[in-house]
Amino acid sequence: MALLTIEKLTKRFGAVTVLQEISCTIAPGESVALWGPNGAGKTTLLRCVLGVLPFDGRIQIHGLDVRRQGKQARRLVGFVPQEVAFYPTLTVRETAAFFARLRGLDPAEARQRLVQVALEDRLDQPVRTLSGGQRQRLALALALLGDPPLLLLDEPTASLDVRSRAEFIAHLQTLLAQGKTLLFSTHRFEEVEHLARRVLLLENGRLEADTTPGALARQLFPDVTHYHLRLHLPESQRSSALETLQTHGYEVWMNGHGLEVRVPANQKASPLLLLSRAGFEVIDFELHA
Ligand SMILES: Nc1ncnc2c1ncn2[C@@H]1O[C@H](COP(=O)(O)OP(=O)(O)OP(=O)(O)O)[C@@H](O)[C@H]1O
Repeated sequence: MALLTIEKLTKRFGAVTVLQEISCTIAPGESVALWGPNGAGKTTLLRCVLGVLPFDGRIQIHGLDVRRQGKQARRLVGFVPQEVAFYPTLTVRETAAFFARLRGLDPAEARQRLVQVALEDRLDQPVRTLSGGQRQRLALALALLGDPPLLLLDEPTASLDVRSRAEFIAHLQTLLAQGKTLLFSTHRFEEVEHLARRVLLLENGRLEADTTPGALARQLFPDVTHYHLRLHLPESQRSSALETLQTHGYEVWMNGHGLEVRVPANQKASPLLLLSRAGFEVIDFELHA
């Protein structure tokens, strides 16, 4: 059974139609990105699924109708907004216990969720002293209260720096591996690349495409003619591998773990083949645009 079913979802604010007849299903364990320009309707769609906005059409979470069985349906959903307003003087522990009580859950569960997002060494710190990344992890811990199978996230790393973003994405990857289902809006392709298996393209309130991260990349970066191929080789082989590649006309340089080679988009595997034919041991490789 689908975890989330959206049928002909239409949302109007007064005379303005913001979402038009959106239909899709999301299976348990899927990770789906909502992609689209500002004002496309991503946040509105998430708020309809949460049942906090009236709408036309039907939304079901695990068979529960969001409108008619809202309370039960919402127990299956955790929500991470772009930025959460916390009580600044409460500690991390008090905040989580407060939200657990609000949801009628055992406050003891709060600690478990804080451990899950690696905040166990911040328990007695007032929320106002947390970094942006720690605050967002606290928001994630609150969304995990009650252990809901579906997580909705609205541009979850929009306000974070590069490092906190990577940490947050890693936590979401762990949750995915544990079987959670994710539906998140984003403007960052790296989030799509690292987290999503599927992308819903929204434009002017319409579902323009139900596609893949790879297809989105080709649409976003049609002009990429070269990639960087990072090759991991035993240290003892790096210099001679570099020479071999240079001899064959490649632009190549050393990096921390091996070599980096500039390759044409239609010959990405050529340096790998060349090195392996020449007897080098390529341990691993990564490809970057
Ligand atoms: N409460 C509201 N009343 C009237 N119009 C609204 C309301 N909330 C959203 N809208 C309008 O609905 C449209 C979609 O907004 P929404 O926030 O869902 O877009 P979005 O795709 O999330 O955009 P962004 O990427 O900028 O967050 C916008 O034109 C917005 O102005």
